[in-house]
Amino acid sequence: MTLFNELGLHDKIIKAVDDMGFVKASPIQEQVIPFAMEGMDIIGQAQTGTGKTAAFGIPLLSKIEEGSTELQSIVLAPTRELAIQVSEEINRLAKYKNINALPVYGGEDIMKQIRGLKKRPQIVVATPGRFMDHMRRKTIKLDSIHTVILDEADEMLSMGFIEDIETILEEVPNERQTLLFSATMPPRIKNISQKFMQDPKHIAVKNKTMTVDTIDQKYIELKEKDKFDALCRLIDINGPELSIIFGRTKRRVDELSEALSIRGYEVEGIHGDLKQERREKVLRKFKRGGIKILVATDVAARGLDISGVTHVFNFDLPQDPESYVHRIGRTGRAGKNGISYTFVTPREKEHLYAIEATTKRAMDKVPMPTEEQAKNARYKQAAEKLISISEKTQTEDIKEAAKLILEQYDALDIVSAALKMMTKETSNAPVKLTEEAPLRVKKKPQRSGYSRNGERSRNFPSKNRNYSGGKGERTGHNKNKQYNKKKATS
Ligand SMILES: Nc1ncnc2c1ncn2[C@@H]1O[C@H](COP(=O)(O)OP(=O)(O)OP(=O)(O)O)[C@@H](O)[C@H]1O
Ligand SMILES: [Mg+2]
Repeated sequence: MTLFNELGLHDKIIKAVDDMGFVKASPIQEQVIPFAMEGMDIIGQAQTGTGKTAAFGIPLLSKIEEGSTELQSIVLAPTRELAIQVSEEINRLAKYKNINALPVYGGEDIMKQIRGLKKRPQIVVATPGRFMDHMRRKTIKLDSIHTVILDEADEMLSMGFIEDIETILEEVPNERQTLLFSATMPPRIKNISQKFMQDPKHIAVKNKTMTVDTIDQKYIELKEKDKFDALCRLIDINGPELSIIFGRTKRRVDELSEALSIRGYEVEGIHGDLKQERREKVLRKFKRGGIKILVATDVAARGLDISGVTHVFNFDLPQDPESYVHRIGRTGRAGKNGISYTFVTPREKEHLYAIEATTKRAMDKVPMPTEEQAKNARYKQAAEKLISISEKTQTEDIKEAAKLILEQYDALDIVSAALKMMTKETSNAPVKLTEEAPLRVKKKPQRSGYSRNGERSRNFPSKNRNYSGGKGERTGHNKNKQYNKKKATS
């Protein structure tokens, strides 16, 4: 356990970190920061939501010359939203330093970006395609770059940015430090690192599982046609603060968000075909709680750090186990608890096994929720709302009006009516969801030494077994809590 003031950081950074509410360095931070400050190339791997951004952001800021007018570093990220988020986090860390990070991404007016670049930021956080654009236009100067960071490198590769990244890495000065980060590291990352990094130090935070323990991972086996009802019921029963639902395709995301709004949920969809402005607007709305449910494709949610996401629903299984890790990693971040539900159709069971084999964690099978349970949950929420209103002092005139009603009508009838009014309207309005074909099995997943018949024969730790006290006591044993944010004081 390391405190930030034990890492030899500049006072201004320690102060900024403190303002952000960080007390202790997370494991990836305490391992990466000292080596990165020595100037070494690093491949950093740690579970989702464990602070990889600050793990590269802090040493980066320690190296940037304050007040300089030269571009000294580029951070490459796979999506536009991530570029914005990472540059915001770097700017927060740079609060007391005269250093600026500028996000530069596709879909935003290039002239606006050129104006931003003229203000001479020392750090640019970019998507590869747009960075290439600026390189060609010579609106970005590369000669003073001494640090390159690749965030979510594996996603950039699978999105087909490999050539862009290679070109960028060939053009920036050779005398540089290169840092590469992700929660998952498929073997193809090796090629990039061998070609473009110098004797990189591989820092992987060792964990038994690839997913954090703070996420309660469940799955439901159901038919394709039952998925939508199951989803609505789960939302009603769980009452998530904020939740993200993942669909496999853009069409799926559109149809699902439309269907959910028909059923009375406040929801928006996000995927790569939407205009950039719209994507940013939807995310901002979701972040401030203006909508509670976000329906997304994998790409749209990579690396996103939104506090308050309590539930992730995998409406469709992801294409590969790595995507599963990143998807559910939108919850259970920075030591907080989260729940994920994954829908599996009978023909897709092999994919579930492949996911479990990768994460080294068995998901808990739960039954399909019933309409009865959903209804009761809706009534319970309505009753809670009603009671909380009744606990606030009511004015005399409203009490008088109530008295009059109770003199004439039966109290049970009146409370029932009030409850009915407060209960979320459900509708059976028809919704359109085009059936998704089940995922095809690419290769046989390894299942050696592990059987699904009975929990005990599994080799992977099921979440419940990690804690002797059972589910209810999990919070107290949560080892990730060690770097929890301190409570806001104001
Ligand atoms: N030392 C710390 N103490 C408390 N909170 C922290 C600490 N470091 C980072 N955080 C917070 O934890 C959250 C997750 O961090 P971050 O987004 O960097 O995770 P990540 O490891 O990059 O996850 P992903 O793999 O999903 O991209 C952020 O809100 C961040 O501000
Ligand atoms: Mg990240």
